[in-house]
Amino acid sequence: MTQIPIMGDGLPQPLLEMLGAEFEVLAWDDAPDSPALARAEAIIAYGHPQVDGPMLDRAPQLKVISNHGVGVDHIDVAAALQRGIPVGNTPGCLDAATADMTMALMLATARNVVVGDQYAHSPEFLHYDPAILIGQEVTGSKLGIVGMGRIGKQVAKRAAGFDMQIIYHNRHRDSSAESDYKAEYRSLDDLLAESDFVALNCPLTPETTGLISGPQFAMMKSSAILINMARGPVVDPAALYTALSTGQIAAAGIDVTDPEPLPRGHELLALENLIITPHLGSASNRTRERMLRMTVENLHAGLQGKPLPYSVEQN
Ligand SMILES: O=CC(=O)O
Repeated sequence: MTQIPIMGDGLPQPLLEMLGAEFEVLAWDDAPDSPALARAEAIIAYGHPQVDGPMLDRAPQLKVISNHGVGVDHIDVAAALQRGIPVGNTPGCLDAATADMTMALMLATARNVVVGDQYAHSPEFLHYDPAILIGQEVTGSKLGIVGMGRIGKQVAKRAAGFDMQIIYHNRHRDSSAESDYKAEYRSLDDLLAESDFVALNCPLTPETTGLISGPQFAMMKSSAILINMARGPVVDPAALYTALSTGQIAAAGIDVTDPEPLPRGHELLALENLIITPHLGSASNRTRERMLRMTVENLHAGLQGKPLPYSVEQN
């Protein structure tokens, strides 16, 4: 059987099993003279590899790019479409998992889960002390959601269960969020000034790059907690360090960093009021299964020249 050459690095075993013997999986190689690029009929973008126009020019056989994940900021989508190469992603299936993780970071930062865990593991924990590690109550607090898309709405749904007052900022007002979760629209500045918790759930675009920087931290309450489940570059890392180390805000929980991962010795790694998780937003068993299935469905459709079932153009 002639195998179809596709590029994909670090593909997990379940995905390789779904692909089966039909495909020859070539190691990711974007070198100018890459034999893989010259032969590849498809790219599976797994783990956010960079895909740009010059790279696509060296891949004349390419019929489809299938991205494992919803965010496509690492792919030059316009360059792909210009060259007639459709780009697929996995929207929708990871909204609940990412919203769960937003709540997890919110609760963990507010209630000292990580510091508390370290203390409880240490020999210093000798008896129950009601005076220590008193956190902020999530229930009933005001949550500002930046980006009221599919994930933002799932966060609002969960926050409503915690009796949180929800305000949001988005490119457009969203009547369903307003009616379903009593979310009130705010300008970004007003949202930052009012919120006890700010949850970033927006995509990374030129407009959201550096959205939260020095002036924005200055508007926030000193008791505020920032949660970033979006992308690292939405928050300026130097400004985040200043805000956390000078008490401009109380704490932050971030699932994404800029750069990612942070290099050893990076100043942010030394902060006790910062919880960092390694890009786990969609990392739940059921969500991963759905993401793999959608990735493979897009791959098959693209190779057959059919419209992609989950195309970035419809997102
Ligand atoms: O970051 C993960 C995704 O974009 O799906």
